[in-house]
Amino acid sequence: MLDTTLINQPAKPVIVALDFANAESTLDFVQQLNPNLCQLKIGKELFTATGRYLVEQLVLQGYRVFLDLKYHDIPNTVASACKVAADMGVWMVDMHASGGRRMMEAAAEAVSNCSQPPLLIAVTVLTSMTQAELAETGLNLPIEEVVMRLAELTRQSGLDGVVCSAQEASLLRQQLGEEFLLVTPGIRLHDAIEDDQRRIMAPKAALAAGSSYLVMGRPITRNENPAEVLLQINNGLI
Ligand SMILES: O=C(O)c1cc(=O)[nH]c(=O)n1[C@@H]1O[C@H](COP(=O)(O)O)[C@@H](O)[C@H]1O
Repeated sequence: MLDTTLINQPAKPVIVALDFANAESTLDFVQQLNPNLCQLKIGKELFTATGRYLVEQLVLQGYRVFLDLKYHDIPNTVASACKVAADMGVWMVDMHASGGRRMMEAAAEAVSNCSQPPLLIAVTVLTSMTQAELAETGLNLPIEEVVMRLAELTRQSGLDGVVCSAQEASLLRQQLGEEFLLVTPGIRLHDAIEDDQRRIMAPKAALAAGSSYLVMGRPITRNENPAEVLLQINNGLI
């Protein structure tokens, strides 16, 4: 049953990455949360396992859902996929900015006539990548410069924001203004536990640097008390 009291609440800073293998463990975990604490993200692993069923379940529970499938394909394919995502009632959808201007413009155009268009954002440079790894792909510019170029292209193409590291947030906030969304994964409560992330930052510092939303998976899902961590972030304590 759709909980209509929650729909108009302002979004909270954290988007919890539900990187679980199946619907059962996800729904067990989500029972500890509520839509006033956070938004939720469904990514490649969980979507591959559960498809639209779980997206629709969580939307019905009143959650804003970020469908993180990082589309990267020809314009027509990405535009059509974004339209299907919009029909599922998701709040946010992403693609790779390196798919280029025509791909992003087609996506923006495809959702523009939806009754509730999702926010469209584009990934700049993955937060797991280092300068050396970027160079191995043939991009020999400083990471900040690549992120900045892709973010500017994203804005020009009519999208709502980008995914970047919080380490680039203050530069992007200065250059791209207050309205442009900066969605930042690679958030860590302790520097010592970076896992596979490389460009990391703590929640409070990331928000101070200009992040609009913090994407957090393991620091929340592996915590003994996820709701308490979210409350502390919401209250600006950590
Ligand atoms: O698009 C994303 O959400 C994303 C982009 C990026 O550059 N880095 C990144 O970590 N993510 C996602 O953010 C989440 C981070 O999870 P944790 O490292 O466990 O906090 C994962 O679900 C990633 O797929």
